[in-house]
Amino acid sequence: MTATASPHVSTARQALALMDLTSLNESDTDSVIEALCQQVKTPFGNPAAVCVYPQFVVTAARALSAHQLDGQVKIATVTNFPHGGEDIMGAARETREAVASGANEVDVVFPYRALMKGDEATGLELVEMCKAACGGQALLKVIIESGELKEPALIRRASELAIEGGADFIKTSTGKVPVNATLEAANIMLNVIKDSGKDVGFKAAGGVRTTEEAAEYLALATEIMGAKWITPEHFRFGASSLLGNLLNTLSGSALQATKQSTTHGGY
Ligand SMILES: O=C[C@H](O)COP(=O)(O)O
Repeated sequence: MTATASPHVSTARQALALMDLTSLNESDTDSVIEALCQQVKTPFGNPAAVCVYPQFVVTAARALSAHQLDGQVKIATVTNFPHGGEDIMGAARETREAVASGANEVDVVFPYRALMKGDEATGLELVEMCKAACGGQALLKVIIESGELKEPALIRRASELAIEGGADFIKTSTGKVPVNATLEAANIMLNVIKDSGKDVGFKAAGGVRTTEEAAEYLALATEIMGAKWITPEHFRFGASSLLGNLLNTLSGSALQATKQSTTHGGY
């Protein structure tokens, strides 16, 4: 008899490699971020990135280097976060400083309230300025805060403006508002990416906690963009508490495989 792996096992392994393991709490300290970076080394591979506040980029770089993971696990940080204000130069300055301190990826919050008031120009310029501030050294991920925009037309327009401004990824949410990643928003955003014809990625962030939820986003992205598109260069999960659930799925299956191999004489 052959052990049949649950379909969730391959999803968990895939989702792990696509994750931005996140800690964005006011209570974060150097030790919290060091502990976060310690978690990235798992028996099943490592997440794509850690995502921390700008003041902890250096801490993360040191900790990842101590685990010989520098380069393999990217350092993402956030700017204009989580408020999504309209200070274009402030956001650009924060982005430039984050890149100078070693961030490989910057997740900037789109000024979504301005867009809700009918102002498209501020968002477009803010993204353009932040893209310039990345100076070709860091990826720019634009958080549109889909749960606040609510209306499909606004979610679509924010995604279009972010891509027009030079976003490398569009990301659903900060994780700091009542409604974060949803499949409905993901569907709109992935279709905007597809329609743009540009090489832009998608990040589902906020509230993704289980292998089952991750599977739903992966199935949607596969349907819209095709399975080959889903790599860490194009797809991420921004999550603070998904890792434990993925590891439970993976270690449960590893344990079962060991038991089966013992029962069946190692075959
Ligand atoms: O960008 C990532 C989010 O802030 C994480 O949200 P979460 O804590 O709900 O997983």
